[in-house]
Amino acid sequence: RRPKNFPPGPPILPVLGNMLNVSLKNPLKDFGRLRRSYGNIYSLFIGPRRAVVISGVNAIKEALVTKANDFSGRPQDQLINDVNHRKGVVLADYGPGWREHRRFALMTLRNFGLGKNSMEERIHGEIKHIIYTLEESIGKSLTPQVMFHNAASNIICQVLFGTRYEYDDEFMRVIVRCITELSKMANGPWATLYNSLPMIRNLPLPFTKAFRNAETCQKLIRDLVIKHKKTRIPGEPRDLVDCYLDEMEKRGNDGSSFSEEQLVMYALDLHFAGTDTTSNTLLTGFLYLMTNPHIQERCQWEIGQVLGGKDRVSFEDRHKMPYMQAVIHEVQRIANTVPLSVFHCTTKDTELMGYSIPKGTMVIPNLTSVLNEEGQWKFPHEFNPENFLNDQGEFVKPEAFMPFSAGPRMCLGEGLARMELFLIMVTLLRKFKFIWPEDAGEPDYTPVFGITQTPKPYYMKVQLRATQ
Ligand code: HEM
Repeated sequence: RRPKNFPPGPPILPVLGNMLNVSLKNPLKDFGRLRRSYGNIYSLFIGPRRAVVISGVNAIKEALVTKANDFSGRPQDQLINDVNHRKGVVLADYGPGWREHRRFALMTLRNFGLGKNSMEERIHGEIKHIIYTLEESIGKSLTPQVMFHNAASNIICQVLFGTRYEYDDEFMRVIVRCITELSKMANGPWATLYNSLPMIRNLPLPFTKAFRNAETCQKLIRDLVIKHKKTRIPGEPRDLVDCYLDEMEKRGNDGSSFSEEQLVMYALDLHFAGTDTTSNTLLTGFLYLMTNPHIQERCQWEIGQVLGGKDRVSFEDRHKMPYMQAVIHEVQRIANTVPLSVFHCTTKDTELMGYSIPKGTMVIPNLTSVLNEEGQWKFPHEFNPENFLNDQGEFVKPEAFMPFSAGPRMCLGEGLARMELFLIMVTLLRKFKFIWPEDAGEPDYTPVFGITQTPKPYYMKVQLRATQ
């Protein structure tokens, strides 16, 4: 039964709750339909578990920014928490362990951006490998999925471990396979059963594979940490793992949350959070640029005007490229790479938009509902850079641009992601023309739902541009 003054929602069935009201494979359509019936805050029962879905920029900001202290925790009783031993940062509950690790990641990312081998340098280094791959495919069709995934993974691997990997490298192959299977499992039907029925957790059911996969990844990272410990020079960190080991020494036994076991999950978390997100956004970008050649040509014209004979683009150049900026932001809006997030209410009954939310309620901000919200965008349902341009052709960012979420748990890799998207897209558009192959049929823009959404696999053709 719904508690007093709980948000409204569809009728609840015994045991199942509202599990028949939403497709577990892709709940986004059902979430949109329920919003039209019940408003910006409505409730659902996932089995016996209370959940509240929040839609629209105002309600989401109220929850994630104004009431951040109440709604920044993560549920701790899910399959994925048992798999990661409640360590890392992405799924850590709101508390000192999460805060210390978040701060440390932000600080380390900032320091690497400023150092001699700066982040920009690393990204340009990786772009060279993308260019080799594209040059080998000139005149042929290629599937860019692996290439972009690899590039994003390598950029974050350089920050974490000070190294990049070839795609067929055993280490990378195993990690990518385990993480892909884990994230599929984490929002699939077996996880829902594990989360709602504690009595089945010790049975030999398919979710046991999630534990095996996690153990495999953890072992690989543990070995890397051991290697780092053997070769590091204290006080002269090469990467985030070295910085973390320095920090552990500095802290000694101060009772802080820093430990080697934490480091293993933390590195896996940052790799996971920084790979699929960026690569799926890039994939969406090139899909839309190929199928909208007039937009691609206008980007290329602006890039030519601003860069002239300069040998390569720098992140600072973005301020002189309003159209390119608008296109990249529009790509992020339409890609909607992280469609939903999940929190839980950590304090006792909290008031939200006139409703009462009891402690322990799962809170699901529907980021999709903001990125295509009517009234917030000039063209909410189509790919159109005008969404980010004013009448003078200047770049503007509407309040509802929230692909990185909002509040204390918003994406901590936003700065890195924005730099990657800009440098990669500008460099590639300057050098190549991207063409939707004639025999590829009509493009299908419907994304595949997941923790991160991805476009359906597609082929691209590349040509060297005449000016190169
Ligand atoms: C276009 C690329 C990216 C997008 C769209 C994106 C989006 C997001 C979103 C929406 C969240 C919040 C999830 C929530 O509220 O539950 C998030 C969290 C996070 N992101 Fe990103 N992200 C991107 C790239 C990156 C990169 C490159 C990194 C690498 C450092 C990263 C690291 C993280 C981490 C660690 C969190 C968890 C923060 C916390 O819980 O305190 N992200 N991201």
